[in-house]
Amino acid sequence: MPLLNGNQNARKEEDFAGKKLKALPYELLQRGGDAVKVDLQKNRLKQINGISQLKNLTELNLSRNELSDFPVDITGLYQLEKLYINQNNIKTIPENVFPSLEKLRFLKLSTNRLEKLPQDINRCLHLNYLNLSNNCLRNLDSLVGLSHLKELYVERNQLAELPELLFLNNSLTLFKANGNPLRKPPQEVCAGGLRDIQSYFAMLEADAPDVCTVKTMFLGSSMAGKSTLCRSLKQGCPVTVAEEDRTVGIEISEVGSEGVRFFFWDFAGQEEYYITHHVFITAQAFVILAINLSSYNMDAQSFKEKVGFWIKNLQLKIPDSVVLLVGTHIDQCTKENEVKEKKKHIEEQVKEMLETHTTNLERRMKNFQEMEDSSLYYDQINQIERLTEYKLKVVDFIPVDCTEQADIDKLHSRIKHEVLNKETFPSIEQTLPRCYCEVENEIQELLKNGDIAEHGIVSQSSLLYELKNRHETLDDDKLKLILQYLHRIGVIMWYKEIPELAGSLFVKPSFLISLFKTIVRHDLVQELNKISPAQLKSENALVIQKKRWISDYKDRASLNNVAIRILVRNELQKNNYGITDEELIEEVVGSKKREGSLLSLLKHFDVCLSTKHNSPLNPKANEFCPQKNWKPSNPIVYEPDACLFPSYLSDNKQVEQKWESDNTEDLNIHVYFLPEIPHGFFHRLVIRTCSLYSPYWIGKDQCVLCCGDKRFLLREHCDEDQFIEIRCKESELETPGEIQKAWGVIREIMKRLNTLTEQWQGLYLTVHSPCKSSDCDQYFQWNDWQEWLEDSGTSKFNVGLEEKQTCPNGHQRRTELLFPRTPDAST
Ligand SMILES: Nc1nc2c(ncn2[C@@H]2O[C@H](COP(=O)(O)OP(=O)(O)OP(=O)(O)O)[C@@H](O)[C@H]2O)c(=O)[nH]1
Repeated sequence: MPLLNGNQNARKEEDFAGKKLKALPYELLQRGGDAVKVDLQKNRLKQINGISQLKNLTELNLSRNELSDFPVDITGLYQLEKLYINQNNIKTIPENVFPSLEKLRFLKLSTNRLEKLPQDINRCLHLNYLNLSNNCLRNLDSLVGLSHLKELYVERNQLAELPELLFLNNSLTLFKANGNPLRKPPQEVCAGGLRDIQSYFAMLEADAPDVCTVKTMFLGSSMAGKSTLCRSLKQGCPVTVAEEDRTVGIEISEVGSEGVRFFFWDFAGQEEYYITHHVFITAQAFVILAINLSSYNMDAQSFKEKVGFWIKNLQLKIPDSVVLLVGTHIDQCTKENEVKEKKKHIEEQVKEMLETHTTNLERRMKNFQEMEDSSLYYDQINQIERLTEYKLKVVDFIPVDCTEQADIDKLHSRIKHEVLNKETFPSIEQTLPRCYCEVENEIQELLKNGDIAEHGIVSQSSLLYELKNRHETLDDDKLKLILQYLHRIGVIMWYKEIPELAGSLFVKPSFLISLFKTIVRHDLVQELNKISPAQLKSENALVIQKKRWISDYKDRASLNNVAIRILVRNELQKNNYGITDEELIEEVVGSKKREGSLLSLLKHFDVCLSTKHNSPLNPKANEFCPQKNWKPSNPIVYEPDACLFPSYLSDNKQVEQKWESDNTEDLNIHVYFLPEIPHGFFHRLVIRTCSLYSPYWIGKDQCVLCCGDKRFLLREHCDEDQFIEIRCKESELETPGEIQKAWGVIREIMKRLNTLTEQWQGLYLTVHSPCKSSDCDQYFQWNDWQEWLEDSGTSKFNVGLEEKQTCPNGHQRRTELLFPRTPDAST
């Protein structure tokens, strides 16, 4: 589809964007000193000879071209204030370019191949915006001295250290450095933003020690031997784990070994728990994937369940993770060569899986590159290219008998060897101010001495008070920054962004996780059955209600809030915690009027949503109106009394009833996922969307939600091509205004989809609108849907002014039935 300019009328500049140019056009050069702004983006320029004739140029856009050398002709543009030269292939910039660009304020150099910056870039004294993201930079020293720099982006480079002097510069207001192997300051400090970095450097002593910390995650299916491995490595000798002592949820423990601190995270293998795993599976970790070799059959199904599923998840979530395969139970593999053959089978399958992943990405990229108007797909090509650069590393396969000391020792030294390999883990050593470690130790002391209760829930104010008493030099602000750092490395949990939880810290994360497991578990029906009459009475509930809770849970995956309160209260009062503090119990479990912290957390992590069952369509419900402030439906009006866990649903009956049937004229877009839709993604999207729109009906892989009297459908397709479909019933859209509003709702859904996607680094999306003529399998590709989501009314979309669109088979439809119109085009 051609790229159209959505609001050309407002532009006075020379617009040569997207014209497949290989050289500067004669008509542009003729303009000489008259040209002030020139837009040459999305062309095929390899050089720009003659540009210096445009002496009065103040703004030049050369992004998305094919420049591999920095065009030195630019040095003649003395009036230049804004330069976009991002998304090219530039490897180096020579010295003496920047000193002549005295007026340059804005420089976008992102997505190039720069390994080094010229020393004299700091002579560009008026520079206040600099974007260097997506390059290969290892050093930023030459930026020191840019005294007007306000915004600096250096995401996804090869930076290990940031220059301290850069942060003494008070002009900086925005700094982003995600995706670098940083050790000084560590990434978890940078994630907090500029203030955290400045404080970090202010506290850093000249002789601050390096600390080595590794999060080690034990993953694998149920009964693979994860807990056995984890506990045996921790104790240094074989430990047997009784079957009834299975991991429920996640267990965390800390192990120190010759200068390296390991945090072992043992994830339960049963499917019920996967929905909480995503919260704790984080980047920069070492993954031990346990595979029970004795129950491994050398077939596709067995590989998929025990190995493939986990590798795929990691590829999507942390595509550059480091994985060690550990085959357990070899003592039970009694056939000759059994271990050898199974090991070979798994290794071959893994190799094939990784290769197929790369080939698929490359094929998709080639498709775009070979398209006639490939420059329109620059973003797509770039994003896929970025994905191909991620390499999930499977370092080895080690068969072990977990009951043998020699095997545990062998595994231990292999892990250590791998972790200390600088190439595999470039940022394992981190430089930290002493007080960071001291505060962490002091929290452990407070727990040990009983100054913090055993469950580890402590109010922010009392923790700060205790820490300040021990650390006179640290004020509240500094302490909070350190606590946030400890939260990011997983040592404590502090969900500052959830209003109900901001005042409490969980300094014993395993306690919090054990609370999760009271609700998210494989044997929940048994647990509900065990609720005693006395427990029912304490909540003024009747035995008949208990029966309904069980049937609601089984049939509709919704768990009554009263039942949740009883289960969690029971867990808290059990011997291992023995909590009798009513105030604390209420804080965790909530009351009829107030939601407890546990539910807030489960919702925050998209595990469940508040529910209200069987509501009719409600034309008076809050309706989304574009251009107006969007107010979500007020939960109080709907009095939710239960929590719905969409991932436990097994059919779509209700949804199908409410939606009735598809109509080819429905507004309909398809969001394609490459390589595939991550496990649990659809339900999390549904949770995020339905908490905004009421009423809704949710099924296994479909969901209907209503905005006013209009129905919208979300449907997951997990066949060969995996996509999520978003539809709005055509019969409910009578006027152009209603169509516009429907796109507004779709935009809200897509925004949620897009932000959710950010949690999976290895994902790539494309959006299509299928042709509406029956029997036509063509579609309209939508390239700049992301710009539409971010749009504040000014950017240009490829779906602007044309009244009609024509599919490759010649079918025509009005544009607004296929894509949203740009705001100014519809008025
Ligand atoms: N004989 C033998 N038994 C093992 C070996 N590894 C683990 N086991 C036993 O296998 C059973 C399951 O091991 P776990 O460590 O609980 O398995 P898991 O992967 O943590 O299981 P979930 O908690 O369900 O996710 C336990 O009874 C272990 O003692 C091994 O190498 N040989």
